[in-house]
Amino acid sequence: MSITTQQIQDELKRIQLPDGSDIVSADMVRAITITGGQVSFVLEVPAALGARMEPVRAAAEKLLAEMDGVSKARVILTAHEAPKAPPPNLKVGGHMKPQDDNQPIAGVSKIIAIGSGKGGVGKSTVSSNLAVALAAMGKRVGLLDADIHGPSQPRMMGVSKRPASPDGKTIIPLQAHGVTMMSLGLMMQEDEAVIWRGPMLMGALQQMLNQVEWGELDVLLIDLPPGTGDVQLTLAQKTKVDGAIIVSTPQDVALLDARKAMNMFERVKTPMLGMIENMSSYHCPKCGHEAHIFGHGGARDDAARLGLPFLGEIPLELDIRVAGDSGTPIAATDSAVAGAYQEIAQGLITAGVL
Ligand SMILES: Nc1ncnc2c1ncn2[C@@H]1O[C@H](COP(=O)(O)OP(=O)(O)OP(=O)(O)O)[C@@H](O)[C@H]1O
Repeated sequence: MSITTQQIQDELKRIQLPDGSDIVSADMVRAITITGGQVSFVLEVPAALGARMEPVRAAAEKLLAEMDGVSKARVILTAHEAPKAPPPNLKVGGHMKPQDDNQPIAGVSKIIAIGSGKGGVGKSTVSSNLAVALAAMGKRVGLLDADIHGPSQPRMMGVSKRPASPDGKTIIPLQAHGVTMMSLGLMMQEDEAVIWRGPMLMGALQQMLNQVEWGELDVLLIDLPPGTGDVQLTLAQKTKVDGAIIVSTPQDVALLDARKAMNMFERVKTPMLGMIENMSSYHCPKCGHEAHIFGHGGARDDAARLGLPFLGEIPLELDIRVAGDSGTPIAATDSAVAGAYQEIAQGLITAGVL
């Protein structure tokens, strides 16, 4: 009668280890092979034990060789390094992973996208200041800079540290002015040009949404790139966006583009929360005269025409630009101009949006 694997295992249980266990229960016996009366197996031990296990190997080989029905026994000792933790995978720009549509982000109560039809109208400035103003009012606020082609939130929020990824999978966002923030700008070298094609870009956005440990947030504000491109569509398709805010200057051309952006949000069924008019008026610091460099009231009129809430207006002020450039949004200071952002933040809370 030929010998069985079970019999060999039972016999090997007699080989004790210093900690009182045996080589079978310690899961060191691999690849038992029986060919006629010839028996072999691999004794796999932790690297730290290494050569010190040679007497154990020899004892196992002798034990097997003495079994009835065994003509020859061979035990091979191998020592394996425990696999090291994978290096942090902070590389961004992979392709999109398949995902069910309209996934909420765990722990995040509301997601609000801030967009504009036209570039340079102050959407990022509004996003950072609104985030800071809401945080100062006790809300737990996240800010995601999804302006992939020109991420400006690191500069505006005054952060430059590369986010950590202790497990190589999740990304720990940074904290600035009471806001939890993340930007693609933090994942790239400064001055690095981003010339990603659509799918890579969308993969990066998906990573920002799903791999970042946002924690418990009352609201995540997403600073979108200008226009109505892939990022906006992907965002609407892949995440449950609760609403969109459009920033525009009062100028006709900016408003035309803002309307296009609104149409796009409508098409992807993202509710419009309202419009903000930026660079609405200019007070001459010398004589106090109020000028309307880009016109005035255009966004308010547009909002009324479209039946949308008008969320507020922000003046054109040198201090706003200087504060943004210095990494401390003006809403984080006691400047009188901060009040314009606080009013908008309060309006969102009063309206029950947040
Ligand atoms: N109300 C304001 N008063 C003065 N300067 C402002 C105001 N709003 C924005 N700015 C300045 O205008 C410039 C463009 O603003 P911002 O980067 O916020 O615009 P954006 O719409 O996000 O631009 P982009 O299209 O590049 O994403 C910045 O230098 C900013 O500091």
